[in-house]
Amino acid sequence: MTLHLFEAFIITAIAVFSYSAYYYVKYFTRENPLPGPIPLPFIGNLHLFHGDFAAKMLKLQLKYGEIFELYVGNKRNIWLGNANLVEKINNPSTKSNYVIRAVNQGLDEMGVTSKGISFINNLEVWRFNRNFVAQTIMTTAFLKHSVSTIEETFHKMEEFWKKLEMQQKNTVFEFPEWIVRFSTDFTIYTTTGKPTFSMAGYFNKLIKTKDMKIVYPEHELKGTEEFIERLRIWLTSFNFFYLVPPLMRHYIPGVIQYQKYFLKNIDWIDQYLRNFIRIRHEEIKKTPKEQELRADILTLLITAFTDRDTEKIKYVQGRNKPLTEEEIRFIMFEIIGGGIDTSANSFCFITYYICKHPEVKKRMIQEIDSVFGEDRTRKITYEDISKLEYCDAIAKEASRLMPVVPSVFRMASKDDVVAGMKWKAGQTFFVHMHAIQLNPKHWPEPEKFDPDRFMKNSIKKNTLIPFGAGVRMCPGRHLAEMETKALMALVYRNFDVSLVDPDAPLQKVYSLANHCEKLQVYIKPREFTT
Ligand code: HEM
Repeated sequence: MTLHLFEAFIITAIAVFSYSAYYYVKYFTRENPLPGPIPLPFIGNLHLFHGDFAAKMLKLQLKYGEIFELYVGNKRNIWLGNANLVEKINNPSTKSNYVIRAVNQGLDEMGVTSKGISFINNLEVWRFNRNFVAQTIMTTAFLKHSVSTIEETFHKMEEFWKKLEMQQKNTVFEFPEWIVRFSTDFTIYTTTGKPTFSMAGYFNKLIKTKDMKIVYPEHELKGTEEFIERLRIWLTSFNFFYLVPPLMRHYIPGVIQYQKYFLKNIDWIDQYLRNFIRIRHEEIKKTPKEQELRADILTLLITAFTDRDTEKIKYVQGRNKPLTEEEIRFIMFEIIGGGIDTSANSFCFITYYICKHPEVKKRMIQEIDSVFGEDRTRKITYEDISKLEYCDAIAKEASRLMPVVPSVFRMASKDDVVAGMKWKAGQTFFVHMHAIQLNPKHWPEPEKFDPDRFMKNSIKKNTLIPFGAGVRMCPGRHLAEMETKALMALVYRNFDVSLVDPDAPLQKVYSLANHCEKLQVYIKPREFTT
């Protein structure tokens, strides 16, 4: 028995040694050797990925220069931190070699490469789904309509803020907690036409006076609260599936448990979305044909190619049968999942920079007041928002310094030349937006927060790309930009927001997106002289 064990040990040791020798021979003779941390056999550079992955990548880019390499298992990824290097990858032509993001077993197991939009590899399905989303959320009619939903959602939040400030003077508000709930209630309502109560649920937790608590169906409150939590777990699980090699996920105790937990989380989200679809299906069935249906995204998805389809959406690829429940669910998840955390975190980062720069804040408030005048209650319009040029510059500058999505990856579908080197089809490139946006070759004094950069000068191609670029550029960008500026106007028209600790650094973590971890503020109704 002992002998068998010893033999097994020797065989394993020889196998590991031979594989390692082979691994390093391949590594040291690779084509286009680039600077980067030396990888380890089996895991590549995985041991470097603990903590804030995005912050680490930014450090590596600074250390190794504008182009460096990093290994995930034995797969080499090339990171690009200069706008000129990403020209081909960001080519907007549909004939681009960089339409596919990644071929990755972990993402297959997560179920995102065959359905939906963001990570799908089936280009025909991607085109159909993306086109569907583009024809809804990117239209001016939709954006105009969303302005009033943003305003209604804001008024609810405003009421909660005022009540909390009344309960206790100088209340400390956990800003990210509020804004992610604002974004959740807004996005789910816009997508499904159903109100959710995540702001109300959070308010109920904070308000002490019993009869001031908001009465809503308890299961609804719990459902949305849990959904926010589950969505965050989903974002974290993405890195797990993408980065951790299948061997480890399937066979190493402890890691297997994580995988199971993450897969269960996906099931929970599926079930949550299924419920919305089921209920809306029933409602549509019960609505008489002559009665017009609500025009939320879910309704458009359910009624597409049915006799209830009243929208003039131009469908692609000769599609003529209704979408399946699974198709609807995945498109819905793209909008809800893609929209909530990104927009919320972006607004928190903007707030941080505004509060840190009183001169910027003052000028922004002057602009908001000049557009809305003395009447603080007048409804805001889409046209008002397009006049907020300085607010737009602030949002751009905040997203330059702290992009919510710091990098995106794409895979070459054909052999190609990038950065003056020949690469084989299948090579993965990371467009490192954060590094590009801090590159001193593109931006003088890159660390300085200066919205005026965008008031005076035109921006050089690919130097500011918080929504990505090229064929897979974010289809939610117009909605996100409009939501941001509308919220800036609504918040600062009515409130003075200031940091509890003006010296605190920006606290963020990374899980697929940069996430504002903590931002404590005072929110006081503005005092007006008139
Ligand atoms: C501040 C808010 C947002 C930021 C910073 C952001 C950023 C991004 C980025 C960087 C990409 C990848 C683009 C590329 O590969 O070049 C992306 C893709 C995407 N975003 Fe957004 N996004 C935001 C809001 C939204 C919203 C509100 C929605 C939906 C309503 C949305 C839906 C999507 C979808 C579906 C994709 C995948 C596109 C594809 O692969 O074809 N995003 N977003």
